Formats: sequence, C-alpha cells, structure tokens
Amino acid sequence: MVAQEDKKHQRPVTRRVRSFSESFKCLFKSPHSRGLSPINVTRLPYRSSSTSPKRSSEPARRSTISAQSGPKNSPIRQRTYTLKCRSPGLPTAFKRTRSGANKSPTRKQSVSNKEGEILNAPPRNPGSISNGLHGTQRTRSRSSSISSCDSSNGTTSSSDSQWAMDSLLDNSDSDVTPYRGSKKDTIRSKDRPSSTFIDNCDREALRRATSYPNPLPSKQLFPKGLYTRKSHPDEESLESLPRFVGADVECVIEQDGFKVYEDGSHEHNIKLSGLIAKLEKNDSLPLHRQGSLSRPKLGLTLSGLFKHHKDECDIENALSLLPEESHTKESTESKFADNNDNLPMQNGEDYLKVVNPDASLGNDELKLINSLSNKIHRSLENYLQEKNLKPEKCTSGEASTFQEKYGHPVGLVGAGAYGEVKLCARSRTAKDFPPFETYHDDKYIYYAVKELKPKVGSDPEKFCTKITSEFIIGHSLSHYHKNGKKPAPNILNVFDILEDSTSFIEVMEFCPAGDLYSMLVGKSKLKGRLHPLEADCFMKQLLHGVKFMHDHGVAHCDLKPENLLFYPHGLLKICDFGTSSVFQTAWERKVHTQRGIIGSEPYVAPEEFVDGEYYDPRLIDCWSCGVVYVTMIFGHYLWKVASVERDISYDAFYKEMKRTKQFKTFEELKHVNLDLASARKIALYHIFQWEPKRRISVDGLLAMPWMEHTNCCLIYDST
Ligand SMILES: Nc1ncnc2c1ncn2[C@@H]1O[C@H](COP(=O)(O)OP(=O)(O)OP(=O)(O)O)[C@@H](O)[C@H]1O
Repeated sequence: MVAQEDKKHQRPVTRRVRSFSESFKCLFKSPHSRGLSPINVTRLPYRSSSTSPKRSSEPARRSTISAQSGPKNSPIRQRTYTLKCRSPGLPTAFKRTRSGANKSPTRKQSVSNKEGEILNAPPRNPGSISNGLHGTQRTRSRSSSISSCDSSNGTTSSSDSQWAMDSLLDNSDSDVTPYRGSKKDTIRSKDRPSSTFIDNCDREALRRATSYPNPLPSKQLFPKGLYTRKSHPDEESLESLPRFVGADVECVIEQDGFKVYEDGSHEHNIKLSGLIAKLEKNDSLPLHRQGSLSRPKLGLTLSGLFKHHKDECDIENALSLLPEESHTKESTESKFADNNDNLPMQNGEDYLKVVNPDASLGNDELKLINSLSNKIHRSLENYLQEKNLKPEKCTSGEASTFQEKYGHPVGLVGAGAYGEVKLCARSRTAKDFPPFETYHDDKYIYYAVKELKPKVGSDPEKFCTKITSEFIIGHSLSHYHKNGKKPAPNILNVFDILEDSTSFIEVMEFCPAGDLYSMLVGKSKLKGRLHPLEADCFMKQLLHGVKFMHDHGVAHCDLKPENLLFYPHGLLKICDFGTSSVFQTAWERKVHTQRGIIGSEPYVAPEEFVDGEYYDPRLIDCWSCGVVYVTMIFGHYLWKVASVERDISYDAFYKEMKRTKQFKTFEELKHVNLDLASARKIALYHIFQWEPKRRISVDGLLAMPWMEHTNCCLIYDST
C-alpha cells in the first residue's frame, strides 16, 4: 500500500449519459416496438453522452481545436508525419552495477552492490535537462481547477484530486517549473533526478544490450530450455507465458531493482505492496474483521456487538449472482437456454446474427447482463427501501459461500469510488494447481475484493449500469480464453460478482505490487524516476492489453496509472472497466463513435472537449497511453488538460507544434541511445496528434520501430 493514504485518485471527469444498461434495455425490446431496424438495435450498446445535460461542473466544452472533422465511423487512418529531426544531446550517467564488464554480475550471480558502490555520475549538462523538462503550472487554487462532483456515480473530480499527481510528484514549490521562461522557472538539477542514462564506462556492454534493432533473437530461435521461470512467488501464475531467458549474461544496468542484461533482456523487481510483504512474514493470516468488508469502527458499544450494522458488508452471507460455472461460455449458454425472453431477436425468433465472433459482447454476455441487471435491480430496491434482506439464495444452502471460494478479508488494498478494495485470502487446497489466475504463495491464494455500495440518494439506474458494465466487460475480457482462445496476459481477471444484504462485491485477481501511480509517487519521493527501458516495457504491455480490448470491441476510456497494476516481476494488468465503452458488439461490423467527455482529465484526448464532436474511442485510448508514458518518463504531467483554452502548457505545445512541427521537450528527451530516442520521439509525435484522424492507432503504434524493438519481459505472439 505504497502512498495509500496520500493517494488521491484522478476521478473520471464525467460519464456518458446513455448508460450501459439503458442501451441493453433497448436491445432487449423487439425492434418493432421501437420502430428500429435490427441494424439500429445492434447499434445501441455503446456509450454516448449525446443526451448528456452539461453539468456546470464539467470542463467547458470548446471548439478551438481547429477544424476537426468528426471521426464518426471513420476507419482509423495512419498517416506519416514528417519531422525535422534533430539529434538529441549526448546522454551521460546512469546507475550501473559495476564498472568492469568482466566483473559484472550475471543472472546466476545476483547483484549485491551497496548503494555506495553504484556509480551515479552527475549529468554533463544540467542546463539542458532543465530546458528539456517543462513542468506544469503550480497554481492550485480551487477556483482554477474543475470541481465537478457527481457523488452518485463516482465521477468526482475535485480540485484536490485534479492536482493530486502533481502535488505528490512535485515535492516542493521551488522545484517545479511553470511552463517556460525565466531562470526562476528552471528545474533545479539537484532536485531532479538525472535524466541521462549512460556512463562512459562499459559503453560497449551497454551498446550490446541496447543496440537498435535490439539484439534479442526471435522467439523461434530460443532453445526450449532457455525459457525459464523466475524465482518470484507468483511464478506459477505465469508459467504458461513465454518469457525471456536466464542465460548466463552480464547485468549492464541496475536501477532500483530493474536490471538490464547484456543480451538486451531485463528483469523488473517491483516491491511487493506493504500489506503482502507483512502477510508473507507471518505464519498465519490475520483476520481483518472477518465477515465484514467494512472498516472497523472506532470504539465499542454493547449494542454494536449484537446488532448487524445496516452499512456493513455481510461477507459471510454474500452469494454469487452468477450461475454456477458461468465463467465458461458453454455453461453460461446452457444455464440461460430456457430464459431467452429478453434477448435481441430477429424476425421474432432467432438471435441476431453474429458477424463478429471476436467481440467480447456477444449472446452469452447479453444473457448474463439481462440476468444480472434484473437481480441487481431487485436487490437495489430492497436495499434502498431499507428492507435489509439477505440475498435470495442464502436460505437454500446450495451455493458455496464467499468464504469457501475466496477466503476472508486480511487487509485493505485501496479505495474506489463505491467502496473499499480489500485483500482476501484462503488456504490452498489440492484443487488449486498452476497456472493460477491470481497471486498466491506456498500456502494461500489471494483475491482482490471490491465493494460496490450504492450511495444514499444515488440513482439506482446509474449504479446498476456501473456495476454491470464493470463486471461484464472485465469478466468477458478476462475469460475470453476459456472459449479456446489465447489468454490476455495484460487484462486483470475478474472472477465473480456477489451480493449481500447491503452491497455488491466484485472478486478480481490480486496484483501484489500495487499500481503504477503508487510506483511513480514512490520513485518521486526518492527523487528517482523509471528507467526508460523499464517504461518502454510497461508501455508495450499496456499497448498489448489495450489492443486486446480493441480487438474485442471494447475501449477502456479511463487509462491512467491508477488503473495499471503490477506483479513484482513487471507483469502489467489493466483494471477498472467501469467506464469502458463497447464500440462493436458481436452483431456489428461497424465501429461506433461516441461523444462527450470521459476519463480522468489529464489523460483525456483533446477531441473529447470539442462540443458535439463524435470520436473513435480507440483513439482516445491511444492518447491516454501516450500521457501515461510521458508521465512515467517525466514523473509529472506535461499538461493538466489537453485544451488550449484551459492550459497554457498544452497551448504552448499546440502552438510550437503548429509553428515548428517539433516539440522541444520531445526533441530533448533522452534514452539509452540515440536510435531509441529518435524512434520513440517519432512515435510520440504520432500519438500526440490533436486531430484524431492523424493520430496513430494502438495497432499502428505497436508496429512502429520503437515498440517493435522494445524488449519486453513478455513475448507476444503476433499471430
Ligand atoms: N485487483 C487489484 N489488485 C491490487 N490492487 C488493486 C486491485 N484493484 C484495485 N486495487 C487498488 O485499489 C485502488 C482502487 O481501485 P479501483 O481502481 O478499482 O477503484 P476506483 O477506480 O476508484 O473505483 P471506481 O472506478 O469504481 O470509481 C487501485 O488504484 C489499486 O491501487
């Protein structure tokens, strides 16, 4: 729980008004009753804010991003962008393991250098670093930031949270640069970590490790025996995934546990979250308010001992809302076979024809949505009328309880807009064998459990939408491979949704190394930063995860560091599908565009701010990935909102790009070598195109030289 208490999440700035469940309701009606053609029927399940009343707290819609033609239903086009390339400056020092190549530790011989032994030569030209980094405005007055807050739907965007990343990542007023200008604005080099990564010594070893194109042989050339499992406790979860090998090669870079070897491969060593680290020291699991997901109350009253608190999540009695074994598509189908009344029909009889079998939203999901939303609505009514009833199935005694399946709460890992995220653990049994779908150690299997509780006075419809969308999209994406397809290593597994008398509980895979936000905050506090090779690896994983979503008809729409979780050896998982958008269902060939602002402000693409513009949700994901990347590299935002009217840093970027077709910050950005710096810079220009039709797609980005030659700790099968 790194920086758990300090952390203030960027809340989505708004949400689309056409809700997931609303859209699906339309699907459940017969087309004739709505006077729509079957084609129209299938167009509905994407989100749109077209009917969205503009809240006063929403960021002002603007039309100053010039002459954008709406991307409505347009295919993603990839355009080349001509650049005047300038050679980046010569890179200098980075933390290394040892100065002599032959003394370098190998994979077999672990690196045990003390901090004092690590070379960390000063940057050659601190001035150039300063010039290359343009901080964002320091002004943090509440009045200047958005303070939208829709407590009913979790779309809070308070001024505090708007600035949260900066306030955590920038340590003091004095070391932050207003966008450009005087000496006073310059980031003090002593306060900033070095942004250069090469030492004079061992340049040859480093060149071998990072030469471009990279020296790693293709997957096919790896002898089978070279695929190794690493010695992390979660190795079994991942043994099915091919990864680079443990050959006897020198370690040429070490920075905060991230190690790059001479053959170009690398290893991450991300710290376990404090909670797990503590648990693993103990012999037995502590009881964290067993039976309750709620925070322990301070003080003790007699009545409190005997009375069941209405607000407490009664975890012992929580029961799954899913049909047994519903995680397999076949069984879902058979379970629902006799309950087809509300399915989309063609000619009153058949299901709509599946034209896009890869879509994550197909017949099975639709049946599940139908069943779930009925149950959720019923339960919500009970809850809102304070009936405090136990879940229906409780009395039957047939289904296994939460505890049998997922154990009991052992600690708190985070807080979401609708409740807390807790860690649950249960003992391993003979039935548990690798590959595991969630984190485990020798004795226990761990699950992340998210409480979803309707807020007082909240709109039940919105709440229902939120949990249906979050669960169905996560569940269908993470269980896609159950249907004989390939698993998606970068999508968080979502296992189950349960209810008790007061709330709903989503059960997910637990990622023991926390999220990217905490990692960046942790590094910033120590005046450090992610190594660019590590950031590149994360970016490649992120793009692969997003590509998987796009290939299955879903755009995430809220990509940000808080929603990227890690295993200690660097496996990245995308989570939180609560604002995801289904742009193509199984019954559609066409990609649907949408309009309205969605996401968390610093990560929101500029076209979203253009009033009434339709945009392709895949391209807004691509923009957000770019913002996530630069945040990893710089340790702070380049701008806080991609609007020329509202952010002078973004305005300066926009003007500079228009005038010179270059952005100095990107031009001066250093990498371990010039080729990588140049390839990355070109990719960044392709991402940060404010006109969506000029922006590169996630697919296109993965095919660019930068990503193609980025060594990733996972090997992706491109077939
Ligand atoms: N599966 C998980 N494994 C480890 N940590 C998790 C997991 N899920 C959530 N967390 C932690 O809890 C935090 C909050 O969770 P989440 O992102 O789901 O909430 P949220 O985005 O605020 O919720 P919502 O989007 O519903 O408003 C995350 O940023 C992360 O640190």
